[in-house]
Amino acid sequence: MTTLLATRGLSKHFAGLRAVEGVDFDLPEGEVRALIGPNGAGKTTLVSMICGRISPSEGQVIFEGRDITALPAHKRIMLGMAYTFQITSVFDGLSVGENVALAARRRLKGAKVTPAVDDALARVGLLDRKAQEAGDLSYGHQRLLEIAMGLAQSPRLLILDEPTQGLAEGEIAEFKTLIRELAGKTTILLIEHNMSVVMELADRITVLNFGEVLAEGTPDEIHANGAVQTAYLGGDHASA
Ligand SMILES: Nc1ncnc2c1ncn2[C@@H]1O[C@H](COP(=O)(O)OP(=O)(O)OP(=O)(O)O)[C@@H](O)[C@H]1O
Repeated sequence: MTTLLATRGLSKHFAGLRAVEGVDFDLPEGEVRALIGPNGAGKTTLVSMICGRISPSEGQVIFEGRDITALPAHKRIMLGMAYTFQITSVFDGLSVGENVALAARRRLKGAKVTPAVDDALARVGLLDRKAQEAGDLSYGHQRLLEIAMGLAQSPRLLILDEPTQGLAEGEIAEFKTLIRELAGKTTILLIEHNMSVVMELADRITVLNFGEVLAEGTPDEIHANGAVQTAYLGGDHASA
């Protein structure tokens, strides 16, 4: 299978702190990959370098075989990278539809925008709320709206940073259904602490610990990995 995204020797140091250190990462096209690890392991820092939100101290980001390390974030969106981050990026005063249209216009133009908006809203189950003010949505629906904002860009790679954080059980079940529908069509990189979500959705899992890749494998392989269990049980996120 073709490699969509790769990193080589990717590192980020913050004033002596090695947040990410020498990460070699390969994500084949069409895969759902979970990125897990204890709090502070470097997950958000790694995906921030992949998206171009922060620049690496060392190393390369490669997308479809092209070195994009120096490419600004908005140009990576044009290549087909979409992402949602832990902090909500919804504009409260705009309607649900306007929020998704703004996101869609980062990549699409003209007559392509409206169908992309409706399709993305339908996928997350929010089409009937298109005209509603986004600030009036429940927290769970705002998280789904953010995913719709990513989907409306017809991404090649969708990066989701803790998408189920703060969601109710029923909303988590809806999220799982959504990702299962996308699986195989869109390559997904998912930072997630909820282990049932990870184990049920991921084709493969990459475990980060102290900024380095500790393990990589299928859910069963990771579940059986002693080093992973030690990292979690020894860390401050034993429930993860
Ligand atoms: N802008 C920054 N300046 C200084 N240190 C930072 C900065 N961003 C992150 N760090 C540090 O880098 C390390 C990795 O943080 P990061 O947020 O990437 O971890 P994480 O695995 O995403 O954690 P969590 O699961 O809690 O979200 C942490 O020690 C964090 O405090």
